[in-house]
Amino acid sequence: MEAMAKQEFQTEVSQLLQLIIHSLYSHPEIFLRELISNSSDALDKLRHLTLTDETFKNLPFDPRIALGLDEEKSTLTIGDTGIGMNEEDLISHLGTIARSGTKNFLNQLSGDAKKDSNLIGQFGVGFYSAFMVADKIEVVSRKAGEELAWRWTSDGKSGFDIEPAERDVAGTTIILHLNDEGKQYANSWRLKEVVKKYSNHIAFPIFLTYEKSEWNAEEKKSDKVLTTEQVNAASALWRRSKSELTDEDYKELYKSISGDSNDPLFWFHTKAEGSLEYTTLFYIPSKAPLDLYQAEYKVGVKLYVKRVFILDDAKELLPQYLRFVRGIIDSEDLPLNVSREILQQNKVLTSIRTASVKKILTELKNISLNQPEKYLEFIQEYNRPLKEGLYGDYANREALLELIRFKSTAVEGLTSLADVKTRMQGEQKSIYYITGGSESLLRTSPLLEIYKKKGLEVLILDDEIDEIVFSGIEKYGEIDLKAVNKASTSEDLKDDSPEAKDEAEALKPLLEKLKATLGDRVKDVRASVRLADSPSCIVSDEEEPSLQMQQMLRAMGQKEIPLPKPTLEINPDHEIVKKLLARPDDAIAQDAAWMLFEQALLMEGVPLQDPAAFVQRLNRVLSLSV
Ligand SMILES: Nc1ncnc2c1ncn2[C@@H]1O[C@H](COP(=O)(O)OP(=O)(O)OP(=O)(O)O)[C@@H](O)[C@H]1O
Repeated sequence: MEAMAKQEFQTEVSQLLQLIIHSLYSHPEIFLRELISNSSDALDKLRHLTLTDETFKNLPFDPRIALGLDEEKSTLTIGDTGIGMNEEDLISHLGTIARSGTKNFLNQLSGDAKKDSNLIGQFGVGFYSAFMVADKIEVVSRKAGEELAWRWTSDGKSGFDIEPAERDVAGTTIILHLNDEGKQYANSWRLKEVVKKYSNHIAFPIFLTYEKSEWNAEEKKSDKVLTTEQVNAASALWRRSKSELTDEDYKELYKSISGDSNDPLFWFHTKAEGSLEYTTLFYIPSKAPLDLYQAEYKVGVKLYVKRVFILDDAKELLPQYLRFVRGIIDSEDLPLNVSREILQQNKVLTSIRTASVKKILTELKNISLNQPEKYLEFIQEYNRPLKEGLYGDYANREALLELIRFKSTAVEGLTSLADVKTRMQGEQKSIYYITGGSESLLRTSPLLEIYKKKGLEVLILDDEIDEIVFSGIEKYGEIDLKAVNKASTSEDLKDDSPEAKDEAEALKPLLEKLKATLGDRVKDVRASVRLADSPSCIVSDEEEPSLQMQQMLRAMGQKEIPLPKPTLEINPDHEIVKKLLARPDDAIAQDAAWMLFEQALLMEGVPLQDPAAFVQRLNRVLSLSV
């Protein structure tokens, strides 16, 4: 006998195995979906090679997945005629965790079995889930184009053994020695049920071989007859017409391609026939994928050419902001051997992509109009990626602006720009918004006072990307979009009457005094038209980032950039300002000047440069009034 080579699992593998066994025990049946999907991937890979690579062209290719059941021995085998694995592949694919996704999986595990079992498919810990139902697993595999086969054996505890083996054709056979938990799958009825549930639309036929009891009428007893049946539909379901498909069909396919066990929110199925022929089926998951905000997110759209799987990790299939979309693009016009490099500038794919984005955005718009409550569920998960689209997808800006929802001073919950437009006052020139800070900070900002007083709506943009995104968006249709913390926005509110002019003249000496006191900490000191109850506020110039944005840039390491100074605005009608106007330029007036500035900074959520000096001033002023 050949000596077996005993190898240890990478530490993470052992850790993962333990976690899987303990946290996913409530859904052990998913092991079968995972193994079948691995077989299907292996068949896709081999089919691709036989079509595109000269050395594999003449290889016989009989794609199938075979399940074999031995009830007596309590073993279940899952075999495929796919690409197979050689010794090195077995060690690296089944003995280590090479993929960063799996490490993420480990970090995300919560111990809540239901939640964790939803994670498993997203992070590709698939194979190991079989240890939930087996106390020993053998994998016999032969790689396409190679002569030798190998047997990998493990009890899922410490490590695995590898030894030479035999296999007639390329492919992989996985033999599960079922444990107590797994015994329920040593039953043909149960197996068929699980295959139908998860793997019905796998593009390859899945056969089940088992001993069927058949009634022997002559001898009046039941015989065991070895039977092989196809147990899945094996159709590329997306190629059928919509009228043939039920909601259940769509949901099943979604679950099998996404690894998500929840139903999708909606799906959009399109067949294009004309200069280009293709089918797309896109799904919106009901919950945002966990890696939505990770640079290394997993692509959710698979590319097929004439029903042949090509790849599922091409980030160019849809724009990045639609990375939460799951589904399939199946083209008749692309070459089968389309390479990744070609994909990037391929005209066919560019057209499909452009049309797909339009389709998705149009369908979302329809849902927003016809099923507003359902749309809200969508927005709760995906408002932010849509905003990213505003930044990157210039061509669809108008459509995206219609889809995004906003918090507002006028209504509870979220609102659309179309609704804001209907609420505009007769003389209102622009739609206003405020950015930079938490919702509560923004809602209490002195900058909103005049808008409140005049009954004008202001949108509360409290998402950290809002300022970057919306500073680039100047209009909604014909209407200007304006940030209330920009200096020029108050032009809209200006009072041009002669009385107002006189008042401004009278304020000039005070403004100059303040400017002299604050020196180079401010760019300018002006009379404000936007304040009602507060004595002062901070505004920024049109082209300059707001104070919060400057803080963010600094936090991101942009320390050298000279930061623009803020402009201080004071409220001419406020009691403190009026008193200051009448006051000689003494020490208290100086303290007051600083405190007008510092309180405006604090209201913006900007920390003070010299808190000690602030407290001394405060105490001097306090001692006069107590
Ligand atoms: N039947 C098979 N034929 C060929 N290779 C296989 C087979 N099963 C597993 N493998 C190899 O082992 C690797 C690990 O499989 P595993 O199920 O753990 O994760 P995965 O399939 O890569 O991830 P995911 O479940 O997210 O698709 C696969 O990527 C593949 O390379």
